[in-house]
Order: sequence, then structure tokens, then C-alpha cells
Amino acid sequence: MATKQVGGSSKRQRLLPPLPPHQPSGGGATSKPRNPAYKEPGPGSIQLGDGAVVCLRTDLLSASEASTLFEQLRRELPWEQRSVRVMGRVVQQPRLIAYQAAGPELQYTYSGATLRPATWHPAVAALKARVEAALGAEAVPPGGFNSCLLNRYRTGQDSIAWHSDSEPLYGSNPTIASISLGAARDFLLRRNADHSDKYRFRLGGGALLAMSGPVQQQWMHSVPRRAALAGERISLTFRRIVQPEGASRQCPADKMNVLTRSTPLLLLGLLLGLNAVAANDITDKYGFCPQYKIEAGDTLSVLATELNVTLEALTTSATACGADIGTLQIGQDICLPGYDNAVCPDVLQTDPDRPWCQVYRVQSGDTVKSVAALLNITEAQLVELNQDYLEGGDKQPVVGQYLRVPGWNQELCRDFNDNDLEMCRIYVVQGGDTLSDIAAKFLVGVDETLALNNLTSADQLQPNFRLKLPMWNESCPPEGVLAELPADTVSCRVTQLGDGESLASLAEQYSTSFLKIQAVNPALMNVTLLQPGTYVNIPPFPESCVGAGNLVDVRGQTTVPASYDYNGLGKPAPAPAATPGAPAPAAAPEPQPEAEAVAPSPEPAAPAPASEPTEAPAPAPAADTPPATAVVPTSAAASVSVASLLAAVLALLAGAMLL
Ligand SMILES: O=C(O)CCC(=O)C(=O)O
Ligand SMILES: [Fe+2]
Repeated sequence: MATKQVGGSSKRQRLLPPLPPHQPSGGGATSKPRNPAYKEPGPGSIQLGDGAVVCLRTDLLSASEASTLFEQLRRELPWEQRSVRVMGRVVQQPRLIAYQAAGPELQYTYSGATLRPATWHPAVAALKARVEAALGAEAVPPGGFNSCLLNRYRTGQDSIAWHSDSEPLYGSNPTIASISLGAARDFLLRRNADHSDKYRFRLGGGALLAMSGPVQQQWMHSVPRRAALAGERISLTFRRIVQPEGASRQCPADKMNVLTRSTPLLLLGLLLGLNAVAANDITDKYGFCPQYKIEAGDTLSVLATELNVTLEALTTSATACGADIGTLQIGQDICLPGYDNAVCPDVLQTDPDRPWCQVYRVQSGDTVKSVAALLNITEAQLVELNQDYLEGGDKQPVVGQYLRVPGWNQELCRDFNDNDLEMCRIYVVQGGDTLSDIAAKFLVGVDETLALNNLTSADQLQPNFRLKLPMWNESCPPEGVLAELPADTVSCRVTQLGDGESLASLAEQYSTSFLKIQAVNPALMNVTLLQPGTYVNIPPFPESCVGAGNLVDVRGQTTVPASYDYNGLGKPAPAPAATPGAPAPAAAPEPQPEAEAVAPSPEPAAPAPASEPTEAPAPAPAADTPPATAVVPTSAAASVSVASLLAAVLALLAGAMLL
């Protein structure tokens, strides 16, 4: 169980003396209203002071233009969910992204991984021109925008945390212009030096919002999570890279992390005169629940010296929350002086690896006011952190609900109230699955899926293996929820060749390779068969697509005729196709799928272990089933051949490219 209640006491005194209000770092605005509202200006130029300007237009695109573009970009771009490395851990961003720029040198290194730009999609290039024309020469950087980071918020659960786009590669006062498509979302802006100075812009489809002047230096922005919202949104954020990067840069996520995690620890360290004790060894809940994890070789007196407290104070604080000083264990958390027993026991860590992700469990009788006082923050700060739970009128916390406490990082912390099983997906590996197919299908990374499952290689995948999918976390119930590979349009993509197109040009368009396209179109090995109108399967085109019957031509948006023969996948050389554009796979050689590590098919007699109640049935090939489809080896022996070793290496390479 990952979540634990830290601290030994379950009693808490309700009669706390009033605590001084907490000031945001860099604040000092003692006379600010207690619950400052967001300013919500209408379209136009909004002067934020010091030359910082936001320009808002709600109607750059008409509603129909916006929705057509939304559908097109959603369908045609190679969206990926990025993993970012934060404090040595890999976490998944709560949104999908795509990145395009004017040249390959305009890459963008971010949290240890590099975004390599795709070339402009024609629709994105056209939007860039629209934005530049709308903003006019004064606001557009000289030379125009040369890169665009697109964000896709699949539901209200997706978000972008408070950040600024202040990387050196954009220069000192960059203009960043965003176009919104799809569902309307709140875009928030707050001044670094005074968080009560804040704006909310509701960005609906077709809106343009541009930030220029020192906005990135003096303000942060976010698109907060809205748990109840189902609609999907795409934003295109145009930027100009003025200084293509050479070496890696400080990444935004790390910066955010430093803001939220290290700052309190650093302060605590300074307060306590901390020297030899590593900051990582101390966890703290919003500044007054410091705890230390005992390590081998520690003694209380050395610890007291290092923390610059008396041995007596340390012994008292440790004992007060349940430690038996005589029998301290390695790994045990002891409370340090300053630990507030009245509040801390109701604060839960939501993730043992991210000690700054903490929530407060609402008790009977709690109100916004009392919880804010208890946590030593203002009501406005509490509401801001918990907008989706508390905002609007007099909304009060509900007993048993978890409220986020300061230090919470929306990007990195997993929400606790909706510890929805959505994040706890388990995929039961089937014979013939490949890890790269699974990863592509679920939009997850190959490497992190391996890491999450303590696997070092895709070769280790066996049928019936219960593969945890990101964002699986340690709070998930062991049984999780079964994730099935539905044959949907994400992976089962088909398109018709256009005039002058080739498999190579399709490969480029869909960010895949010629070989991969051939692997999923064995009937098209003979390229002389290709002609305009020929249907082509777009990788990944997993086995489950064959016979799925709901293929959609990704460009024509039309349904592929039921007579479509999957270009030789899953069927031995069919008779000439009835579909005019789909040529017969005459003389098609044996399918040569691009090598993938495959899980060997299950031993025929191996029943699913009874202890796995949620297990999917093992595939049971019927005697009259045509020869298995592209990637399935028919016997376990096949999977240990030299070819499969080679396949594994190639698959890993493919996986790396996929990330
Ligand atoms: O989606 C948005 O409107 C904001 C995105 C953003 O801030 C970013 O990509 O840096
Ligand atoms: Fe941004």
C-alpha cells in the first residue's frame, strides 16, 4: 500500500491557536484581500504592467473552422504522451503533445529528452500565418514563429501545471501565441511576486491568446485540471526559437519541482542549520511536519548535531509521534522538532516517491476556513489549490474528501480523490503481442512500461503476463482494471494512396518507416501494385485490427469497405480484392514484419492460473483458423531463434524511436 498515514497519533486537538497566515514565496502582500478573485477581462490587449501584455481574441477562427481543424489535427498528428524525468524518476505528462518546427535544428530539450520537430503540417503552417497576420508585425517576433508545441488535453483530467515558457532558447521576452481548438478550458495567469494578482481566460475553439513582453519572466500560466469536463481540447502554441540549443537545458518540469519541493526543504534546512543530512532524507508536509527516515549508522545524537537541535528536542519530537527511541529501525520515519501532531497525522502522502504530493483528509466540522487555518495558509490559497473541489460560491469540503496541500504539483502528483481506476490499467499479454504495439496502442512509452514492470527487455514478456500500464502507481489495487486492446481508429489506421504518393511518402507523413508500412501490408510488397486509391494499413496495425471491421480511412474520414482484405494480413493470399483500389496480393512473399520482440504464444495446454481472476482467456486458436497473423510465432521455439533475438534488438530500437 503506497499511501500511508504518517505519524503515530490519530488524535488531534481541535482547539489550535490561530496560526499566522502563510505568505507565498516572494510575496509579502499582507494587505491583499483574503480571497482574491481572478480577473476575467474580455478580448483586447490586457496590460499586466512593466510592459507585459496579453492579447486575447476569441474569434480568430470561426466555430466551424475551429472544429474542422480540431478533427483534422487530432486525427493526423503523431500525438505522444511524453515521459519526463524528474528527480531521477520517469513520470508521464498529463496530456499528449506534438512538436513541429521550421527546421530539424529547432529541437527542444526538455526534462532529459529531446523533442525533435516534425515538419509543418499544412494546417499548422496555415494557422501560423493566420496568427502572425492577426498579431501584426509589432507583436510577432522578427522572422515569424518558427516552432509550435501542440498540446492535446484528452479530457478535463489532462492539464498543464503552473509554469513559464522562459527557456533561454526563446530569448528574454518571447511572444508566445496560442490558438485553441475543441472544448473550452480555463487558462490561468498569475504574477510570480503576488499570487493574488491573477487572471482567468476561458479559451474556446478559435480563440487566440498571445503573451508578450516580460510575461514569461514575471508570470506563470496553467491550464488546470477540471475533473468533470469530458471534452477534448487542442492548443497550438507558436514560439520563436532564437537560439537553437546545443547542450541540454534546465527543464521546466525540474524547475517546477524545485519550486515546489526543494524550496520548503531548503528553508527547513536553513532554519535548522542543516548541513550533513541530505535534504532528500527529510520529508515535510507544508513546512511543519518534518520527518526523517532513519538510515544505517544514524544515531540520534549525531542527527541532533546535524540538525542543530538538542538531543532532548529530537527525542521529544520523535517520541511524540510514536517512535520508540530504544528500538529505532532503518527506514523508520521519525518526527523532527517542529512536527505538529495536531495536524500532521491527517496529512497523507499520496506517493512515497514524491513526498511533496500530500493531501489533507477532511474531518467532520471542517470548513474552508478551518482547514486553511489548520494548514497555515489563506482560504484563497486552499481554494486555488483545490479549484475543482472547492471553487464556486460557498462550496465547502466534504468529510472524507482529500484536499491538496501546499507543495502539491498538479503535473506530478496523482490526484487522490479520484484515485480512479483509469490509472490502474493492466493489460494481459497475449501470444503474439509486441511491446511496441501495446505501447503504441495505449499511447505509453516502451521504456517506462518496461521499468514499471521491472522488466529489462521486451523479450521477457510472456503470454498472460499482467503488464501494468502507465500511469499505474503504487496505490492501485493489485487487480487493477483490465485494459483491452480495442480495435479502434488509433491503431487501426488505413488510408488510400493519393496521386503521386508512395509508401515512403506515407511513412514520412505518419512518422513511421517504409519497412514498418510493408510489414503491415504484406500484400503490397510488390510496389508496382500500388496505384492511387490503394488502401494501405498505417503502422502500428496490430493483429487485433484484422477483421475488426471498423477501419476508417484516416484522411478521407470514410469507412473502409467491408470487403477490404487487410492487404494480406491474417489471410492467405486472397482472391483479387473487390475494392477497386486494393490490388490483389499476387505473388506476395511471406510477410516479413519488421522485427519486433514477440511474446511467445502460450503453451497449448497452459490454462490461466486460477489465482488471476481478472485474467483474459488465453488465445485458443481453433483448428480451422487461418495461419496466424503477422507477428505471431506459432511455437515457443520460434521465439528463441536467432531471428527473434535480432527482432528483439530491432524492437528495442523501434521502441526507442517511439519514445
Ligand atoms: O494549452 C494551453 O493553452 C497552454 C499550453 C502551454 O502553456 C504550453 O504549451 O507551454
Ligand atoms: Fe506555456
